[in-house]
Amino acid sequence: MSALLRQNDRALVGASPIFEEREAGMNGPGVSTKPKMGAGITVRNLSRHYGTTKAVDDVSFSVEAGEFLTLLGSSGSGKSTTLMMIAGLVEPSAGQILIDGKDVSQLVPEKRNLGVVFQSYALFPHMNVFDNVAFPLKMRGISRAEIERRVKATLEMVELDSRRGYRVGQLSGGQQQRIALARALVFEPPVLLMDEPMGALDRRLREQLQREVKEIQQSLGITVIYVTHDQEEAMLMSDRVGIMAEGRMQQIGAPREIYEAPRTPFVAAFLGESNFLRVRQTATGWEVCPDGAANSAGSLEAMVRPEDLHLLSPGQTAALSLEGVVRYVEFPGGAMRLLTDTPAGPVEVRLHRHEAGTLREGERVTLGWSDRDMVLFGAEGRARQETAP
Ligand SMILES: Nc1ncnc2c1ncn2[C@@H]1O[C@H](COP(=O)(O)OP(=O)(O)OP(=O)(O)O)[C@@H](O)[C@H]1O
Repeated sequence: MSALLRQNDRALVGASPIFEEREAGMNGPGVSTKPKMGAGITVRNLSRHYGTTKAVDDVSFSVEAGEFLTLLGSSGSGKSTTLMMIAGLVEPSAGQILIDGKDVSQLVPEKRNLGVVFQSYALFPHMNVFDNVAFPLKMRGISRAEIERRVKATLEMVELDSRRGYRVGQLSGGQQQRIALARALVFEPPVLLMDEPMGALDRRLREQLQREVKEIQQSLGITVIYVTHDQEEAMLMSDRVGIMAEGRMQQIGAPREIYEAPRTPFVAAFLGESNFLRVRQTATGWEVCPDGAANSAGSLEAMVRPEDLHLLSPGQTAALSLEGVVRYVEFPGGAMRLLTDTPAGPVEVRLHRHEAGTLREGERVTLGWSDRDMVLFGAEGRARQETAP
């Protein structure tokens, strides 16, 4: 994979025709190379098979101009292969890729107008930090003063201006990633493809860069397709998140939408924490079925998030409730975590410290929740329409 990238990286980093178009007729310092807007991308029935492995299997989605879309999934789910096909670095077995409505499936990478930061993306080892980042600008004949200004600003953003004279080999893996990010951002392409660009960064810097990247993306109006297996990163940064598993797009939507209204038990379990129970509608409301009565007549699979459960005090009611015994209480900072044993099986609960009070192992509790906070799945394992908010 990296050999392929190395072979193409000059083209991707430096020889994008966007710059020629934008710079045409312009000269000297102070020239703006900001794109007016990002480009829209449509992926239609995209597949890539390796022998019997369906790395990507009939995936379709659209990204609007200026939108930040993240492909989220566990290792091997097909995220990188999807991104590589969009970049033109992997040939699809089937399907189409359109940029601003134009089919680019047959175009070489450098004709696609895309900026790229990939996991295994090669910096130019013979160049120092400054020259790596300056490279795309030099290729476009931008003035020295303007190159100096922009490279400095971009290096400051990734906190590496002090390393401008270092060679790539003198940098840590994390620093190299940040230089790769700087090199992709410095030429402000209308579309940026990023594959785990923050994988090697420590938490503090990662959070800072997440914000910076998001700010830059918004201020430039560029389109970003981002790949990560980090849920929090995906939820924080993205306008929409596409959940991938086994080469297929499971669900795509705004972070809150996929969290609050997962279409399948898989998506519900993959994102955040979840309790699965069976429930049945009664004449007066809902009841929770005991564990083991899994397929009792008229019951449905339901999911409720641990933070949507509350402790009911005596006499207090809720649309749904369940008695339990506390198996353990943990405090990792933030919310208190409880595991309770109930007739419907173990149920996880997140409570504010004040609500948890002095609860201890072995205590009896009554858990309650609103039917609004419950996602119901039909027999075919898909969310039932009437439960959607
Ligand atoms: N060049 C290849 N040859 C054979 N199989 C491949 C190739 N590239 C990817 N695959 C397979 O396709 C599947 C999807 O891989 P892909 O790299 O797209 O997943 P991913 O979601 O990006 O995972 P990761 O987060 O680990 O990079 C995996 O099973 C992988 O082994």
